Amino acid sequence: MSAVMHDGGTSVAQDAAAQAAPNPALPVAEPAEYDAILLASFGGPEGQDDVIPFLRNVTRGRGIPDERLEEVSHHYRKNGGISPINAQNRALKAALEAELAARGIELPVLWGNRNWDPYIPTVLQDAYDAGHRRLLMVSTSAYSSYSSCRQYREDIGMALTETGLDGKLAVDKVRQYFDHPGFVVPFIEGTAISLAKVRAELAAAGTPDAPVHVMFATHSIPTRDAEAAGRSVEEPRTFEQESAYVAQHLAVARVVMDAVEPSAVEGRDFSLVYQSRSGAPHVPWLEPDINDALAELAEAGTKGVVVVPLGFVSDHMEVLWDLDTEAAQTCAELGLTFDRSPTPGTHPKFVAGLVDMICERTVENNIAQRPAMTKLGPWRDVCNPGCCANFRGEKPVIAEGGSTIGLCSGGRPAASSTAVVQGGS
Ligand SMILES: CC1=C(CCC(=O)O)c2cc3nc(cc4[nH]c(cc5[nH]c(cc1n2)c(C)c5CCC(=O)O)c(CCC(=O)O)c4C)C(CCC(=O)O)=C3C
Ligand SMILES: [Fe+2]
Repeated sequence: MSAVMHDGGTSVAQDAAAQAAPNPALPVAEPAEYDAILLASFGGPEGQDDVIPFLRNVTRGRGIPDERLEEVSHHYRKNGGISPINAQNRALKAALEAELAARGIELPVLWGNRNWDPYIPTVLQDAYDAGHRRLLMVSTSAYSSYSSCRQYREDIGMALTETGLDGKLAVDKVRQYFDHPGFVVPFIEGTAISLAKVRAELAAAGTPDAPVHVMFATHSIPTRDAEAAGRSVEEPRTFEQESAYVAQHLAVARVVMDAVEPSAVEGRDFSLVYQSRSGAPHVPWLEPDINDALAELAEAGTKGVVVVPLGFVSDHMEVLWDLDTEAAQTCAELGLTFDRSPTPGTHPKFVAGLVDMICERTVENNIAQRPAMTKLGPWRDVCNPGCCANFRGEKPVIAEGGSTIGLCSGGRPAASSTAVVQGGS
């Protein structure tokens, strides 16, 4: 075990059960010396006056119809114009600070958002003014796709250009962590609890053997974006395998089911569904929509549903509205017993897992082994040029091979640089 731990800090990477065969094809970056961590997130409104400006920020140049913005504004309006996401990120920042301190790692945590205050360009300028020269970004987004990976990297690239800090301030990014045990284990725990709850309710209603289905929900994205999210390594390549976004979700769903109910069959006992579609109706997005899928299940005789928000890191508006409000309502109408399991949020294992991934990249306290619970990962530290393409034109980007903006040290084959511990510790 090469990881150096200090009192109080727990490394999820030391959990032997979490080890799966790594994918040696994906490059890892050289460990570097960092001055600070940048917790990068989506951002959300903090009052009624913020709602429209926030929505304009989110959809700038993305062709989202006005009716959709109007509809989404109500989700926020009904909550006082407040998204829960900023409070959740403040809590995550505090939890990261505590875990870093517990491990004796002296890295400040800065927080910046793509779409709301504190805005990333301001945070980068402040970081530079405070004397920082190299930051490591951790985003609140686990999977590969334009919206969940590249857009974060572009927003840093644009901010470096806009502030004139390109070449003066380097920003690297930890890998997408969809299959890191720190992200997955909280879902396993939550799914098990929700399943027991739904079964208990059905039993109390006199139908203990009624069929229960686990629905893994994630954000729908345009199918074109899904296809551009990077290829899976599996052969033969079905559509799912062509799209890393879909393949990653399916693989994690399988891992969760293997842990809570190994006999579960995809399609019958669990499925991957999509929520929060926007965009023009004629543009194809990933399907089925969760509400349509619920209706089909009810039709086929399912009596209980566990909804697992597999695509999300915290219980923000997309979870509270699309799942806890809309999907819950759909279930009520269909007579389905419903429970929604939690997101990782500030689960101690999630926080420890993020710090482990920080340690994968730092010279000090370096963690050489990179746990991954699916054979798709551990995902790459530095993206391929053009991966998760922006179809609206190229922008400066960080953490990508071949880029000149804020370029980090590049990649080398994982096999030569990771002391991967398989099954042992
Ligand atoms: C993959 C993905 C994630 C997960 C990864 C991640 O977490 O980053 C995510 C998260 C989130 N999405 C959020 C909110 C919104 N997303 C929108 C629009 C869009 N999301 C997209 C994708 C994703 N979105 C896409 C392809 C669009 C179409 C426009 C475009 O191509 O950019 C819109 C505009 C209106 C609408 O179209 O719904 C809003 C308001 C919030 C904040 C919630 C809160 O406030 O608590 C969060 C965390
Ligand atoms: Fe979104």
